[in-house]
Amino acid sequence: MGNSAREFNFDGLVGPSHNYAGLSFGNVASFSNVKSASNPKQAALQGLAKMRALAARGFAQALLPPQDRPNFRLLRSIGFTGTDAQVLAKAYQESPVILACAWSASPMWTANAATVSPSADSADGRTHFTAANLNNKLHRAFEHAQSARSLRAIFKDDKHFAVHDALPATPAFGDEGAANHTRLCASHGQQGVELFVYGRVEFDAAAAAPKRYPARQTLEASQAVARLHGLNSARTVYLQQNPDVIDQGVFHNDVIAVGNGNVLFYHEQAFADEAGGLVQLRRAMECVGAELNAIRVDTKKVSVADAVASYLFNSQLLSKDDGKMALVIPQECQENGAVASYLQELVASGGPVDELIHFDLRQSMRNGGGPACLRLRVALTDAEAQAMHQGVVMTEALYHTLVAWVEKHYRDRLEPADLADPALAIEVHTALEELSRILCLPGLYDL
Ligand SMILES: NCCC[C@H](NC(=O)CCC(=O)O)C(=O)O
Repeated sequence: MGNSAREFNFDGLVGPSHNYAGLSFGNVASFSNVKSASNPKQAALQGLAKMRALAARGFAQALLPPQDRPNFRLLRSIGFTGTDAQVLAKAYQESPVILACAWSASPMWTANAATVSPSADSADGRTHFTAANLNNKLHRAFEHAQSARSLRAIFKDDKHFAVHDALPATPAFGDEGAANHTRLCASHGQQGVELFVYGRVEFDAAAAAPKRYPARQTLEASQAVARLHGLNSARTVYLQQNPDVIDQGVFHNDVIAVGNGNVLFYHEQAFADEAGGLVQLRRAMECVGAELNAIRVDTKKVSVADAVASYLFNSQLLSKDDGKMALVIPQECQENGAVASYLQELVASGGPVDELIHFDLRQSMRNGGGPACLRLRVALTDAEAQAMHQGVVMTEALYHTLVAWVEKHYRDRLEPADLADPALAIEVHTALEELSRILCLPGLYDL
């Protein structure tokens, strides 16, 4: 396999209906900001500012488009009838929460769009994607159709890429995509170890599981994705997430651990069996000629509550040209005393992480989505990077075009009652039609 590869980060462009509906039981931020007013314009601009800054630093940066909302098909399938305006009015009257599901801009968190295995890891030498079914939450369970469609539009060339449909949408196969998947390697172009972290096991009644909040990812789903991608079992590791931290608001593994290169940055309480997990990871890493560098954060330095509040681990760990790594963090990390002092210690330690890059992502954070939630990692060789659609690659020019597009089409305030406004649906359609032209993806949406 070619060794020269770069990791592209595909950030989700925040859609025009970004709002706070409290739809994610088990996600503390989503629950605590329910029904507060959102600012979709600011949310999109915050996300674009992150993409632009990282692209300007030389990191490979692209985007995934927002999805069409509201989902009228969902609303009609559950008995709301009439014109679009009547459907919205009836849904608002009878079930405002289901109406909010139909409007959710949750596809912005592209770490949940799919699981990705680079060509160096797969049996057929192609990059594999499996759209995540996200079946634990109604508002996310219908994302996968457009996610697969968008990925196929961008990664069309089947000589290089394979995009798989989501797993069967049933609790046994609960799949949340790359948020529960990390790849460890010596360098992005070489064979790596794929680490899948699951929350529960469907067909083992004796397996531990959280008691208060749902475990969204099953072992069975992770294994199915590994099979679809043709991964080698010696280089694939499955670890159980600690059920106690799920019960403290760690609804995805990327809220408590992040990996890049040979580094695994994780909280002491992240895994059900930390020591056993590290043994498995080190053994698998030997198969790819790499040595694991585990950076463990102790509870006495950063509690699980601080990790959840600050999103310290929902950071992007990015390789720099000088061999060091930068940690991309939300500004909440600077505002949390324990986390801020831990981070000073980390960059001064002489270890692999020597730089912090922070962003204001407050709009997304209020729904429980930090820097890592907002991006899907796709390691690509030069040939693969050339074979993908180029219109989604972030450039200074695209940034400015998209800022103007956001300024033109997005509202700066959305409240629950606005979701009954038929004008908003027309605004979203108009915006997305224009976006598909900007990105040169004419068949992107089924509008
Ligand atoms: N990876 C971060 C995902 C955050 C996402 N939040 C939400 O869907 C909140 C939506 C709302 O409450 O309006 C989730 O929990 O899956």
